Amino acid sequence: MFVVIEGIDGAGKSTQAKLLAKWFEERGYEVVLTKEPTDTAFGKLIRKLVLTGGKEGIIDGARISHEAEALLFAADRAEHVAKLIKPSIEAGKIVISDRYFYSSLAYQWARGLDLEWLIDLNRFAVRPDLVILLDLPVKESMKRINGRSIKTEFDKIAELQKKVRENYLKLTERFPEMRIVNALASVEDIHNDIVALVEHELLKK
Ligand SMILES: Nc1ncnc2c1ncn2[C@@H]1O[C@H](COP(=O)(O)OP(=O)(O)OP(=O)(O)O)[C@@H](O)[C@H]1O
Ligand SMILES: Cc1cn([C@H]2C[C@H](O)[C@@H](COP(=O)(O)O)O2)c(=O)[nH]c1=O
Repeated sequence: MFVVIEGIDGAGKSTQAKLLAKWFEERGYEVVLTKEPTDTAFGKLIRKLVLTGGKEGIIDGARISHEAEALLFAADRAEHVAKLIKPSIEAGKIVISDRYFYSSLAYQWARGLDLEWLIDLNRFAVRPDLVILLDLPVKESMKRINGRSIKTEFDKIAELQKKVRENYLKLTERFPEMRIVNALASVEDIHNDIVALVEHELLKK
């Protein structure tokens, strides 16, 4: 089974991914808990070029293009799918990913790129059984990430996060595997909502 957790920055993805992994492990499943950008060389390059907003992201005096950004995330994902996600699913493990290609659609679309191009670019990515969209108002997201040193250039741009949230909600009309969960609830209530959705999917297996 392949479960993805999505949402804007600070929505609670990592928190819920860890709780869901523990829930599966307590029931005897072997779990692969992963994330995008990954910790591989590709993910490290993305964090260096794209996410820190630092000088490394400046090539010929300008930030790398949004197209190059999208291609970098897709390259990281191609390796992630080929080397970890697909083999783990085929081995009967539970794969839980904190972010996946839906992040590329929501964020790079918000950066002005064409949605159909982004969908085509990520067509290689195996579709999950379930995508949990943790839906959070941007005002709350900003509160949760304000304490951080700037980690990514996307973090602190409320306008961008608003567009990303709208994009995620639009994507739920196109991708039936996406399920919206209210991220303003308590950690425990969100976890219980996610477990209910997972149990429903397990019944189909
Ligand atoms: N339901 C919740 N209510 C209040 N605070 C929460 C909730 N879930 C997580 N948090 C807090 O919000 C912050 C962000 O949580 P977390 O790192 O899980 O989010 P994230 O979506 O993975 O963030 P990012 O995408 O920026 O890495 C943390 O300080 C976490 O403790
Ligand atoms: C996979 C993916 C991610 N992003 C953006 C979204 C976030 O702002 C950062 C990752 O930060 P996190 O705290 O590690 O979640 O990268 C993106 O723009 N496109 C993508 O495909």
